[in-house]
Amino acid sequence: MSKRIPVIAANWKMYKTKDEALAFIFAVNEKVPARTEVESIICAPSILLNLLVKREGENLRIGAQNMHYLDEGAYTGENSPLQVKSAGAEYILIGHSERRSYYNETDETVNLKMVAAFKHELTPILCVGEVLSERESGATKAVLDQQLEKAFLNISAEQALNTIIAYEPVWAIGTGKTATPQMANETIKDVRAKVAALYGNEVADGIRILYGGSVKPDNIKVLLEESDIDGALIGGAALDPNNFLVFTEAASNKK
Ligand SMILES: O=C[C@H](O)COP(=O)(O)O
Repeated sequence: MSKRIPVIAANWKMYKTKDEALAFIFAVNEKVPARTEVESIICAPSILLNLLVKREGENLRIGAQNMHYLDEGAYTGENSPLQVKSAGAEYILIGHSERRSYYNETDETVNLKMVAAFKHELTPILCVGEVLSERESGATKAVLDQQLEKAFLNISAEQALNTIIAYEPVWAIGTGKTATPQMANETIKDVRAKVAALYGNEVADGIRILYGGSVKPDNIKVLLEESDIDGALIGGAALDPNNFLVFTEAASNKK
């Protein structure tokens, strides 16, 4: 199996002012592990992207949380992939469950955004996950398979390998309910198997798949001990720079 570089991605959601963002970045810039050991990413509100890109240290990476799939147009309040790219962001969250549930993001728009991301050389962090009723009715695998099939339409094997997938059970986001490490690992193995079915074993072995949903400093290590969990996408707990450093340090120790 190929060695996969772990990823820690903070999703700031709609938190932090300019001053708070600067204080965070100055607190972590010099302390995050080398980029060859861990990919340490902050997905920030669009209005803060340029500010952060100008101050990111060499081991920190900046991503956006959403974008339109068109290059430009009369879409008040939206940001285009061109704008995200020209702000200096390298990553783009696509299909986060909050976008799917509050802003009518569909599997189809997720796919259009995947295609747009690669067109503009942005690395997608593709979010997939099931809601509680789907987990309880045993539909998790079918739900994830469908999300993955549709997201990867018209995406080449090389592009798929350069995608980061975040498996986030919706019932675990911001609720304090974490999937057990074993449950998360088993589901991520299913996600990897679906990638293998779509693109073959080489892509499935190389693609990074993260867990997200109530990750905290006290559960990151056990999650990362699991074979198929390559890192984490973290909301609330990663707003604190000290926590962010705990997460990146834990990832740098992943075997
Ligand atoms: O993008 C991050 C996820 O929504 C997880 O958020 P959380 O760590 O606050 O549960």
